[in-house]
Amino acid sequence: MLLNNVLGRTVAALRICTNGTHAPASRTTFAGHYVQRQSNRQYLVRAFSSVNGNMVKQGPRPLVICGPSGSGKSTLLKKLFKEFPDTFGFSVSHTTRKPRPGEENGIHYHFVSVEEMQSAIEKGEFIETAVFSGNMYGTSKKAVENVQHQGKVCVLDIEIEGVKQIRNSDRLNPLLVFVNPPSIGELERRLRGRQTETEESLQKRLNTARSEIEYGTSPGNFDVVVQNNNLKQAYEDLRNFIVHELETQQGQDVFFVTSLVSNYKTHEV
Ligand SMILES: Nc1ncnc2c1ncn2[C@@H]1O[C@H](COP(=O)(O)OP(=O)(O)OP(=O)(O)O)[C@@H](O)[C@H]1O
Ligand SMILES: Nc1nc2c(ncn2[C@@H]2O[C@H](COP(=O)(O)O)[C@@H](O)[C@H]2O)c(=O)[nH]1
Repeated sequence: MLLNNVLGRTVAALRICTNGTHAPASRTTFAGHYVQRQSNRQYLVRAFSSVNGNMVKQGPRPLVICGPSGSGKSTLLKKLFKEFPDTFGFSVSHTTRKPRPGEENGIHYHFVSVEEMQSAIEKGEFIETAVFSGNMYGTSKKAVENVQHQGKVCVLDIEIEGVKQIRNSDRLNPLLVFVNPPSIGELERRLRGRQTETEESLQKRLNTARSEIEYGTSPGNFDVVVQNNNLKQAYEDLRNFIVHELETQQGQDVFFVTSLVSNYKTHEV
């Protein structure tokens, strides 16, 4: 049912030519479009429109995922990337913290020195930056562009101060997801269980968690709060929210990603 609806709307919205270009079937509001054929079933659309005389990209809205350290953001995102590898791309942040065992430079983070980070900030390379648990973190413009140039939905895993900076700017216009832990006690149990933090780092993260939860669960600050008590349920809630939002954007012809459809077929039919 869902598959048919989605495909039906795609066919109506786009006429895709075999040489990789296309003409919009019914919409003329975009100054230019192009379609990239990625595989037999997957087409990614990037559209550009003119707003106030400037060319701005009308791509899929990025997804920002936020929540206290240990609330389960990375765990949920891992599942999302596994299920939809062609649809979502991770914005690789910069950080001055040391890599954990298994973390790779350029994949999990760009691990840099404080001097390198400060120099990049001065050069205006970041969309947002924050200090968290004694370390610097930041989303570079390049990190987001790298994902967007692949035609994927850009996913940012960032803390609250970064979210506030993005909210206060007209950059990105992301969907905002807050991952809420069951309780501070359970958060501590999960963080300790992860065995990545020193006692000092753990205490800093727990101290910050209370205010993060207060902000994150206050009405209007996020588009959705995903309650991560049970991982399976939390992932289903996150996935449902995202799929609904992408379908809504697709309905508005902001963009379209058929790889979601492919994945639905694989996973749900
Ligand atoms: N619903 C859950 N039930 C039990 N354990 C969970 C659940 N969700 C995540 N965890 C575990 O909690 C720990 C913290 O999760 P995760 O690393 O995903 O948190 P995070 O929000 O990404 O933290 P950080 O911001 O520090 O990167 C991990 O060991 C993970 O396996
Ligand atoms: N404001 C930003 N916050 C970021 C960024 N990258 C990660 N983070 C957040 O930092 C904490 C700690 O992460 P950890 O990997 O050290 O456990 C966590 O809340 C992340 O969401 C960023 O670029 N900007």
